[in-house]
Amino acid sequence: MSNAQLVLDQVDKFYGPVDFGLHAVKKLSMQVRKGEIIALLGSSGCGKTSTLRMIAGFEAVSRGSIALGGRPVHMLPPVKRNVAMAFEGYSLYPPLTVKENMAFALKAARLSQAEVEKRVAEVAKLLEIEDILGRYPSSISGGQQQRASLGRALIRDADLHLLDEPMGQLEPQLRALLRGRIKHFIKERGLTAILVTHDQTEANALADRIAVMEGGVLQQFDTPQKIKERPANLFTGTFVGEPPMNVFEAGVSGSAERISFGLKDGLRLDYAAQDFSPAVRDELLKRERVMLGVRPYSVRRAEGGMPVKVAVNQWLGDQTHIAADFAGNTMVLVEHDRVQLKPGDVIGIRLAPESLHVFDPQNGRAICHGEELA
Ligand SMILES: Nc1ncnc2c1ncn2[C@@H]1O[C@H](COP(=O)(O)OP(=O)(O)OP(=O)(O)O)[C@@H](O)[C@H]1O
Repeated sequence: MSNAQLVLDQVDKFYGPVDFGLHAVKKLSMQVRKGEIIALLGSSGCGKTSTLRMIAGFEAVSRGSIALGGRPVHMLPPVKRNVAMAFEGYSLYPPLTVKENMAFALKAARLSQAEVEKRVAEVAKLLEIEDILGRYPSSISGGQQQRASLGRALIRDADLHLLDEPMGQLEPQLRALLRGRIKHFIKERGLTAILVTHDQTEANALADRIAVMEGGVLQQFDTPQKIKERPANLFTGTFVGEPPMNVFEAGVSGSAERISFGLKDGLRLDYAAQDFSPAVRDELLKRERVMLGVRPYSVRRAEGGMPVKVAVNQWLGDQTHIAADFAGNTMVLVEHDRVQLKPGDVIGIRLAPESLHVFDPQNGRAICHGEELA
């Protein structure tokens, strides 16, 4: 028996005939605990919205099952699922004011007038929409409609809150402010929430765990920290993290004392064998070729390091991004200070063994992260 609040078991979504139509979500299994905030993160078309709509009941599940609070819900219509939603296209009721829209579900649940007033005031303050409570949806901006719709979802008691790009139309300052407040609101009430987003910063800031999807397949379901430090595969490694992880193909060779990675242009990364655990060493030496990944903020400049030629040096106001030609590709480094370098300058870099992520070139799966096996 699972004590999870939400269980997706081998869920498939086909648009069109099962097994022949467009396979948008593939054998998706995941469990969400009560009180957790989950972000579904992935590029456009990866199946995030289809997943959310199946949980909400707006799309039929082609195969598999969904259980919420211990009861199977995938055959139930949306109104029977006790799910609160803020969806694009799931718009506010036009004949009702913003306040009436927010209060609607509370009144239906027969909450007292005093309680309704209290909750509306609280959520309106949280989302900075107190001044438009008396307005109708057609007379407010897209960003205000989005906040009103988010308010209508957050105000409700429900077994699950589903938020589809809930802040997509808001400007960055407001987004950043609301992110913190919404997280606090959800956590304080112990709500369970799933949020769909393209935005890594939003996923990292809001979510306890992130489900990374690509091509309809769940790539990794883990805490933001684990996803960053221990990406399960090349996709997650390069998709999550800004700027993206540097990746290079390498040949592996070694002995009892040394491990070497041969890169393009005759470059060689040479390490003492004891820089890696025996298990990692064994795993690496079994292979001829690997993909090496290193995060831009883990690349160190070092005198006497491997020489690379600077191609671009950009100061972004709070950090420097340096792009350098390396092994037939580009190596990006991040430094926190402003760096005086110009294109053509040669610098030395060092890739510490603990900063290396090694992946299988065939299936993309992680082999090891630094000293530890994946
Ligand atoms: N109603 C539909 N009929 C047919 N195909 C659809 C339908 N809705 C989505 N798809 C397809 O299913 C796949 C997954 O779409 P989905 O909307 O779930 O992705 P997404 O990750 O939410 O993308 P986005 O971030 O762009 O909204 C895409 O190839 C999309 O074109």
